[in-house]
Amino acid sequence: MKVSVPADRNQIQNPDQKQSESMDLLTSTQSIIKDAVQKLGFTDEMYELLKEPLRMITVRIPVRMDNGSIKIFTGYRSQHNDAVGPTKGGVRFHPEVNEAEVKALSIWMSLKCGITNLPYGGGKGGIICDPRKMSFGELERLSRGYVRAISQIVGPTKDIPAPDVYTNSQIMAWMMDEYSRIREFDSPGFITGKPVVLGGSQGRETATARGVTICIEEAVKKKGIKLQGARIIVQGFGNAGSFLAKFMHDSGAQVIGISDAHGALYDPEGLDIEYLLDRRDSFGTVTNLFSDIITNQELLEKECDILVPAAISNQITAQNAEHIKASIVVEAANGPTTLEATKILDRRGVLLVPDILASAGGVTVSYFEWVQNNQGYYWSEEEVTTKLRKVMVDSFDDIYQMSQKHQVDMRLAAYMVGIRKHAEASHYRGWV
Ligand SMILES: NC(=O)C1=CN([C@@H]2O[C@H](COP(=O)(O)OP(=O)(O)OC[C@H]3O[C@@H](n4cnc5c(N)ncnc54)[C@H](O)[C@@H]3O)[C@@H](O)[C@H]2O)C=CC1
Ligand SMILES: O=C(O)CCC(=O)C(=O)O
Repeated sequence: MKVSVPADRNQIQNPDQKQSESMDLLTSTQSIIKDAVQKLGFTDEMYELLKEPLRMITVRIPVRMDNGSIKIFTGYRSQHNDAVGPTKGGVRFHPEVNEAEVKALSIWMSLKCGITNLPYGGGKGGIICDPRKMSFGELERLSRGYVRAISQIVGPTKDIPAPDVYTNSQIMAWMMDEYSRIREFDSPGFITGKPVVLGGSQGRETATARGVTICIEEAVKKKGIKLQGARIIVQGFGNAGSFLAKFMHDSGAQVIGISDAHGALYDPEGLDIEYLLDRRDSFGTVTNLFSDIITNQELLEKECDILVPAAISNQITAQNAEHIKASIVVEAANGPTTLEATKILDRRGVLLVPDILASAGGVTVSYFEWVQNNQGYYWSEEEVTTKLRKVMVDSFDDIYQMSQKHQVDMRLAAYMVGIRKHAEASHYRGWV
């Protein structure tokens, strides 16, 4: 992991817009949940239960920095609904993490687990920090401190964390080690996305991108486009975006644009993906090596067949949705398209594969990892990929059919498919 990236290289673009829209993530999620619950015929009480997480903990984590000072970090863990089973979801390290965002992300995790029929509710965590400006030692102390702070409410049968933005298998390893020390027994099933030698699953590293790839394969069939030769733009070159660019390149599609927090690269003739993969750093930054870059916003509006936002939230908004040229948008990131932009894209006939479906490959293989940890028997990558494909294809079909049957956009259809299991389980438990 590289740790000493100069601050100005990684500045977040358009921070004002993101900050104000980020507060809307929860509100817009709640409004879609309301529609979905009503369309499924559940009561208003059910909406009241599901519109907010059951639990949200804020923790303060003291960390000794390398210069000897103590810095106090703020972290969160949100558990949306545990009627179906333990909650599950990643931990994000990012300077713009906030309470509303973590809550929304935990609700989306419930929806993803509902869509893919995993025995989990949704959870999510985050720490306000910039790991790009922290040393290896500081990151380890922060990761361990977070686990100590949340240890009472997490565990293999309670709430199982995983990687998300700017966290990786090394951070999962430190967290698993800390939890195992606290509990005084080895607990690989406490967390997923671990290194394979510590009980990680084959195929987890590439799972999110694989799931997105399967959704793209299904989406092009619906639109009558050939993947071979299709022009693809991918925003974000981290875990999700970089492996996706590779899979698309390997399938014969033409990756004509990629980006990271620093900027974007665009070449209508196709980019040298192998070279870019080789040169990207551990935070998914590569455009800093080039001088002829454009902005992320410019990239999103370039001519292409398939656009994949795979970075952060609120990227396709009412401001740019009319200018998106792609006929298919597949959301690898969580929350990249606002509610208003979703409506604009739908009106324009763009097929939008929503985040809670497209990015569900990660949690699906995390589930496989947890199952393998629980049984102590490990699967080959081929087995994992075959199982993942079935889950993703079935989930895509369920949502596509729901959208056709109810004449609603794919996002609302995905919410309907995703929320149903949690509503039914909450009802059977006698909560509502
Ligand atoms: N890693 C996983 O298993 C899953 C990730 N996701 C979602 O996918 C998205 C990307 O996550 P990862 O690839 O894991 O993160 P990552 O930390 O590996 O990579 C993040 C990428 O986004 C870029 N980025 C950061 N800020 C940006 C900005 N302001 N503008 C443009 N690009 C920016 C970074 O430079 C980097 O290329 C997130 O929304 C995450 O929640 C969703 C499901 C699972
Ligand atoms: O792998 C997991 O458990 C969760 C991944 C995640 O955080 C997400 O899908 O947003």
